[in-house]
Amino acid sequence: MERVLTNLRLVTLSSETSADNNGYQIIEDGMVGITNGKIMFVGSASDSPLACHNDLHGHPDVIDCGNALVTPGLIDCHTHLVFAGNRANEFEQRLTGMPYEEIAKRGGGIISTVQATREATEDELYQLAIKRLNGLKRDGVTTIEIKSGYGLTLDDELKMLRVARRIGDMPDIKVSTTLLAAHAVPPEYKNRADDYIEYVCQHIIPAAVEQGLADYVDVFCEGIGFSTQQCQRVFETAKHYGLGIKGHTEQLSNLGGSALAARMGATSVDHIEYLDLDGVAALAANNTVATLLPGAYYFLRETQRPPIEHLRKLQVPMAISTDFNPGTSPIASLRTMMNMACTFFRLTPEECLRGVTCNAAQALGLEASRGKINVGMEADLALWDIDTPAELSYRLGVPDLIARIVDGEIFYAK
Ligand SMILES: N=CN[C@@H](CCC(=O)O)C(=O)O
Ligand SMILES: [Zn+2]
Repeated sequence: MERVLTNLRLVTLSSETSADNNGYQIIEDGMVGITNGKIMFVGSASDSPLACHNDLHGHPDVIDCGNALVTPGLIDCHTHLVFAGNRANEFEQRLTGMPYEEIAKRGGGIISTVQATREATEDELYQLAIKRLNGLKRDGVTTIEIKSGYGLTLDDELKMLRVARRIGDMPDIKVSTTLLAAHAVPPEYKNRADDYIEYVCQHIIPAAVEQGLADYVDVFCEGIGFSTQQCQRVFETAKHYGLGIKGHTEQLSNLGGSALAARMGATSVDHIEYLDLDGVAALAANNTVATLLPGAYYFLRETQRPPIEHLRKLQVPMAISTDFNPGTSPIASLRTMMNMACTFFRLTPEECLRGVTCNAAQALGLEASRGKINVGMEADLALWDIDTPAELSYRLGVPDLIARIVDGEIFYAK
């Protein structure tokens, strides 16, 4: 083994959720062996073949982690990290009583960020995104998903995705990219949403595929976004090109977008405050992850909560994400989202931890390689100076992270 981490308290998340929601099953005096960026051994030191042969002390890459608590590296499975400008002015407008939908109808909202993003260069977008990313890294994030959706032309959508791919070239973060050209009707297509959807399907999706820029295709299925029929057309095209699908669905109203997406094979549906029981059943039947975005719920002062009890009852996996974006969730902290998921949605801290690790990995189709600490998986870990895993959801603003490990390489918290 190239690298051995010792003196760990391991939270592998290998077991399924326990009935009493206290199923962390911490391995004390744990050890992780890593070769070629993959986990080759995980368990207690006394079970390690290396420990019994007493080789550890002479091994050059043995790192004593000082009894740190270790979780899988956190995964932020829904972000709009790449954009220019900000919408502090709309924040002020909303505080005087103007609703989010009304601002969007008047040409603000997503479209105002589209204008700023179109004007920005790739380098500018990259620098802006890196600053936001640093906030996420401080919370132990090792994988993020990044969406386009503020370009809404072929060139500008691809520009955003190139920036996302470039971020993924950094050694300490992994990026999954999602084409969200069906985020809003751009001004050039005002009152011609169907024509815009054809442009997305005939030009933008094929170009993104040809240039290898997108892993997923997403839509905003909503009154101020696109209809279920329009979303279905986008999903069919994405699937035709071999891309995964996911949706912004049931955020502000119940159009049935989640059930549609699930039946068409979406790995996740996201927001889902207005999801009904048929929708929950569709997620369960198709093993689709329900991604909760408590930051947007909080920032828009929503009162409709996602149907958590029904999701639990039908064992729908729940993920939690920042949804980092300038309009509804300008909060670059996944641990804050865990805290909000507990306080607003009554998730348990264990559900939250699974929501930002194994279930978030599933939302990105990465459950075989990330989100748990298992032999054969990628060695992406977070080392914490905390006593219990529940503290990750409980405490805000204290720099508890010691280091992140990405593909076996260690990056100490700054
Ligand atoms: N709901 C649609 N899209 C984003 C918000 C985008 C914006 O307002 O800029 C979201 O996930 O909340
Ligand atoms: Zn979003």
